[in-house]
Amino acid sequence: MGNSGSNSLGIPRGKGPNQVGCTDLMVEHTVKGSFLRLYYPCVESPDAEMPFWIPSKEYFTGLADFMKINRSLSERIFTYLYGSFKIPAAIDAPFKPNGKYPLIIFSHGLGAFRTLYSAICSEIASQGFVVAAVEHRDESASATFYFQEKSVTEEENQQGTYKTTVAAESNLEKVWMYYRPVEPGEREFPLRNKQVKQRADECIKALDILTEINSGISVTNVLQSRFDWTTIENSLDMCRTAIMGHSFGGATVIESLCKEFRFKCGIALDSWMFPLDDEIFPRVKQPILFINSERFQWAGNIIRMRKLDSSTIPRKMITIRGTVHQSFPDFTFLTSHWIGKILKLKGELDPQVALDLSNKASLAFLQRHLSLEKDFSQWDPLLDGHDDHLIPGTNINILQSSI
Ligand SMILES: CCN(CC)CCN(C[C@]12C[C@](c3ccc(C(F)(F)F)cc3)(C1)C2)C(=O)Cn1c(SCc2ccc(F)cc2)nc(=O)c2c1C=CC2
Repeated sequence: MGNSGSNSLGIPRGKGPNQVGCTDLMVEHTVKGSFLRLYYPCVESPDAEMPFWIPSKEYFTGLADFMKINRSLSERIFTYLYGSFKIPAAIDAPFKPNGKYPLIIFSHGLGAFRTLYSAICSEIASQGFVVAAVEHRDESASATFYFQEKSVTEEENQQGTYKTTVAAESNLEKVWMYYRPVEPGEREFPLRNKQVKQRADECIKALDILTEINSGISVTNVLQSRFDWTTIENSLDMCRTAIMGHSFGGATVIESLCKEFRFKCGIALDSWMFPLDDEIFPRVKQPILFINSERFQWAGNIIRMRKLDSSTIPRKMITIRGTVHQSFPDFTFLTSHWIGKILKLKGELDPQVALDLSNKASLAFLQRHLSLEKDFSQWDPLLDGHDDHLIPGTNINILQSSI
């Protein structure tokens, strides 16, 4: 792929001591089921293949819808620009049993989907976590898919005679769900509020399914995958679970913390607070870390984050100088400098430096609030904004500016 000057483009590997594997899980084939990509510490597998960053072309189709650009033209452009990038993880590699790993549920942003934050997810996994990046079916993802039974009549037509299906899965057909824009004249809040509630339910459902797998209950993975899910039995520390998300996924973090006390803390990356009801803020009891970009925030959004300020519950906010909203998803690593700047996919700050700061602050916060015995506390100063590229709190002055 095209090089941006010295270093070629690509999603950086995790820096931690563990090699990272990844595998997809869909439990219950319907739209109400759970769909996630698991990033996990894996057995060293040097010759394992890495999955494509964009799993199917339908995701480019959905991205075009989201970006309001022509489907066929952009499918070709996206395929040319991004079609061959891989995720830095070994597909279906054997899980590395090593005591109990803490679990992170990750929620993607508006118009994104489960694979677009693999730099963050694989870094966290490489540091000794299991990370489940859910794919939401609330029509906020650019695209997602599920299955439904083929109608019997269709089957009869095809085979002439009615075939009793032995394996239920054999008569399933894949159905694609694309991004649903706000219709002209439609009020955005009711839609986004309904979606954030569904998103939280989907994160909790993923937690439930992983809890079942951890306790030895066997679940059927609708997707054909070689990964042996029984190998993670008793390897998740279900007392050390947290939730992370970007933008709309940040609002999903707040909603999920409010609904589910099993999430011990939350990390909201450039959170978009608009979809949340005002009345939930006093009901969130867990620690929260807000990591903001310099350019995405505005007074109204910061004011809503500040409603979560507390003298008793640990609440932290830092802003990374020279970053933009897209400094968190993987695109920031995959677009050359100038295109990235023009499309606002890159800020002034080197994407690797920006993500290192975000990940290290996240790890320090997780160590503190999941009481981990790691050395992540070395990055505690970042939580107070002690770094040349960090601002403690926010750069948005909410006193003078109008709300
Ligand atoms: C005109 C469209 N209009 C839709 C409502 C606004 C579109 N928009 C700004 C964009 C996403 C952008 C983007 C992507 C990808 C390329 C590419 F060329 F690299 F593919 C370029 C340009 C277009 C920057 C945002 O929505 C920002 N945003 C996001 S962006 C999450 C995302 C989505 C797709 C990705 F591929 C990567 C990341 N997640 C949120 O939760 C929220 C917001 C705003 C409020 C809440």
